[in-house]
Amino acid sequence: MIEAPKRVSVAVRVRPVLRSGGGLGRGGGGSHSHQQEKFELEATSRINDTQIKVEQKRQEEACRSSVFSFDYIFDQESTQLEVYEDAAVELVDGALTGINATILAYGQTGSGKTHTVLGEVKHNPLENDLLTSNSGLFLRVLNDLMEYKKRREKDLHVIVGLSCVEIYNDTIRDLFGGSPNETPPTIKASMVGDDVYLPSLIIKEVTSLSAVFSEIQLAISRRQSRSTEMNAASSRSHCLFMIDLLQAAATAPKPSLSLLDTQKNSANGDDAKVSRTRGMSMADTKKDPKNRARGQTMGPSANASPSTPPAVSPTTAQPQEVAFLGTILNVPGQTEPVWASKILLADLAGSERIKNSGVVGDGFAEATAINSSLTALGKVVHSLHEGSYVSYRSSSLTTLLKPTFCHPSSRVLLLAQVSPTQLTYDETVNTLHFANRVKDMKVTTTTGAEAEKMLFDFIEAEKLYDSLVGDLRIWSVESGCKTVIRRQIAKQNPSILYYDQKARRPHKREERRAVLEQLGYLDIAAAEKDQQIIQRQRDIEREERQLHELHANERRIQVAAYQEQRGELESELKSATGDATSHQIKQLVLDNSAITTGLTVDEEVDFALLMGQHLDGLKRVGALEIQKLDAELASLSDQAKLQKSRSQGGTVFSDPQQLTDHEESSSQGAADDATYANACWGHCAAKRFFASVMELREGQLRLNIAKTQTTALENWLKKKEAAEGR
Ligand SMILES: Nc1ncnc2c1ncn2[C@@H]1O[C@H](COP(=O)(O)OP(=O)(O)OP(=O)(O)O)[C@@H](O)[C@H]1O
Repeated sequence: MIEAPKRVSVAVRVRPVLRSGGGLGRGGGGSHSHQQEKFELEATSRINDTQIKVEQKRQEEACRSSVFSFDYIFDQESTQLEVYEDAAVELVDGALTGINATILAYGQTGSGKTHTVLGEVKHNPLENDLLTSNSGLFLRVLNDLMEYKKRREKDLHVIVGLSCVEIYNDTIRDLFGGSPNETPPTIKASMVGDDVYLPSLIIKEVTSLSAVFSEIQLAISRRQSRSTEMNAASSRSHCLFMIDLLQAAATAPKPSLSLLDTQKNSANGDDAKVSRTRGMSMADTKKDPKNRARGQTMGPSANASPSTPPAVSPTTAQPQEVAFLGTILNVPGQTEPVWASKILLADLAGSERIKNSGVVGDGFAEATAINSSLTALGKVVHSLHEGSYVSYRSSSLTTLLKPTFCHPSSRVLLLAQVSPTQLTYDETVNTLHFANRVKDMKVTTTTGAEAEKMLFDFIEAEKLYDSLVGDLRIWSVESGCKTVIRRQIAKQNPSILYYDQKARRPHKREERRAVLEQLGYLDIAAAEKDQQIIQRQRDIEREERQLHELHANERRIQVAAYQEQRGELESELKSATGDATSHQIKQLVLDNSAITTGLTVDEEVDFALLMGQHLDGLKRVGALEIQKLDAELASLSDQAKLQKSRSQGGTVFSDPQQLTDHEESSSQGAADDATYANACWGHCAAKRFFASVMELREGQLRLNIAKTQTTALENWLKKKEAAEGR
């Protein structure tokens, strides 16, 4: 699966120490700060291709160090070509397939931003070439685009438009506009959704590098610069080089840069002749990798589908066809579309401590404007990093960079430029922290145009709400007035049927009735009432019929139930008569058994009496036994005491009485023994007594049963005698 390119990449470039006191081109002799650098220790060191270490080594301060990771690290040895090929070429390739590219050079003043973006912009007489080893990204991009244009001229129209603006003290100036000796003219930017238009911007067509070279040199020379303590030729404005790319099949008419003007017109609300659509966004291609892969495997073809322009990498010259992600312009009367995309190179003015740069007067105002616009940029980046609402309108710089951050199909390369020595340690760390935030920022439209649109919609909704509330108030006042007017008319003209609260009062009733009669409403009401009465009568008759039917049904059910009961009783009677004989036999058996039971009852009575006598006897025997046992226990106790005293070798008592006396006087043990023995005997006697009681109770129960049975027998005999007598 082919991965979508990274939306935001960050490269850090460390400027070399300027030992000779000045750099290339501008500024000649070098600034005070650059002079000092020669005697300073270095603060940065490249760890590998993606990591850089920043270290503070000052004698009086504790050593501090931090390591930062980015996509590319270019150290003091890195060449302009390396920077371009490693970090920028893929953005140029992307732009040919519609992915708008922005390269931002950011960093402290004097850190090498202009060197990286522009570098040397002068003719190389030795090689008869406009590019030198010190040429910056801008010329290299243009040069590659020209090569691409040349290579594809057979099957593709490639139009390159160039415009150049500076933002000086928050005003936008067209560096191609006006006469060379005058201050560049100011232009206004208008923001439409995520797009920003510069209506009167001059766009020059670049047919070859040499054709525009002198104009570029002129534009660069018009840029505001000033010598400061930090940089002998410090840029005092942000400079933006905008490259517009239009591509169309060679079979189609050559597209004109005026198509971009049409876009501006459409932004102004005029009738747009050229309609604009967008190719798939990067997010779309992510969702549909098949689509993207398919495009890449196809070779270059002039008959490519409207969203797949043939593209050739400007550096590798390898043909590849990819889905076009940028703006597609559909020109009326032309079947082939025009593919439009953009590359923006921004050489930002450097952040600086006004105290260090030693600027005063105009220089002071410039420095303040630069710092505040960079602060605005920082806020945008912070908001994008946090995913919160982004305010692009706070400065001209952020306004112009809005499409860069908002468009879903755009790529950003931040070139964080840093100076190498301890002198600028704090600024270097600040720049790297800013770059870190850029690295992690969320470039989405939701935080850009959509958020603004939401805000706009909210304000509109509030306005609508206010106007509706206003309308409602007016209506309520008006309707109140109308009510009063109607009342007055009704008073004046009683023939108008008008419902009035006052009409309900008694003295108005007759009046109202007369009106109703006059209008024939009463007759209608009477006829309606008659109708209702007839209907009501019909309803009542229907209900009566239903009730009657219901009663008849119930009666039928009751008769059927009665007949069923009767049949059951008759069959029962029949079976009872049939079984009469067997019933008499059974009765006789029962009588016999009752007699037998009666005889047993007599015996039971005798038995119960006998049992009572037996129990009395048992009680007597028990009492005698208790006496006997008491005597035995006393003698045994005496013998035991004697035995014990002998075995312990104590005083020998021949008489038990003597021993008893002795023990009563000397010890309590014998008394305890006696108590225990008594308790044991009591327990046994009680047990026996309760057993006797239980037997007695059993006898009593039997006696009661016998009595009951006797009574029953007597009753039965009486009945029998009565029956026999009858
Ligand atoms: N990689 C480099 N190799 C050689 N010289 C360099 C390099 N980078 C910067 N310089 C030199 O350092 C000096 C300062 O660089 P430059 O003007 O580009 O800084 P800047 O960041 O654009 O500053 P300002 O923000 O003040 O415009 C210049 O003389 C430049 O030629």
